[in-house]
Amino acid sequence: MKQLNIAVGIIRNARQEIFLTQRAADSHMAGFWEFPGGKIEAGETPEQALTRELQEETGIDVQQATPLEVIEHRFDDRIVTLYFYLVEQWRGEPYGREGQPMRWARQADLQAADFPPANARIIQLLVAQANPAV
Ligand SMILES: Nc1nc2c([nH]c(=O)n2[C@H]2C[C@H](O)[C@@H](COP(=O)(O)OP(=O)(O)OP(=O)(O)O)O2)c(=O)[nH]1
Ligand SMILES: [Mg+2]
Repeated sequence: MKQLNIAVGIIRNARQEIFLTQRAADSHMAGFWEFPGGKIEAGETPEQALTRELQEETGIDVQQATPLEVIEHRFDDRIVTLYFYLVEQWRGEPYGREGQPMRWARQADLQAADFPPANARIIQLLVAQANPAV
């Protein structure tokens, strides 16, 4: 079975909105919304992969990232280990640099059904920790 390690950035602004992109039609988990990120390559630390992937996919320079959770999920055809980071300091304005649709979503309004099943736990956590007053 294919084993993948993925670095994922939860980019959150001061209004407690989180930057989401939509997975391409020809990709694994096509059409689902995701936190930008991608495969950790040989010789890279998860943080290095995070910085590279967020530059490639959203155009930002990550200035600080806080590890949140590591979640392993077994799909039908692969096992994916997701390294989730909270990113609150960056340079630039994130956009769908690969042409992928994007949106900002309020943390309290995140919906697990919009994301791949591997994200269920992190979404639950983020929604539980959201400040309802924001
Ligand atoms: N980026 C990201 N990937 C996720 C999330 N949830 C989830 O199950 N995944 C899965 C889908 C994919 O199997 C894998 C991410 O792979 P990817 O296609 O983004 O990898 P990559 O950016 O390096 O792209 P590529 O070079 O293979 O085209 O992780 C998520 O929130 N964000
Ligand atoms: Mg990716």
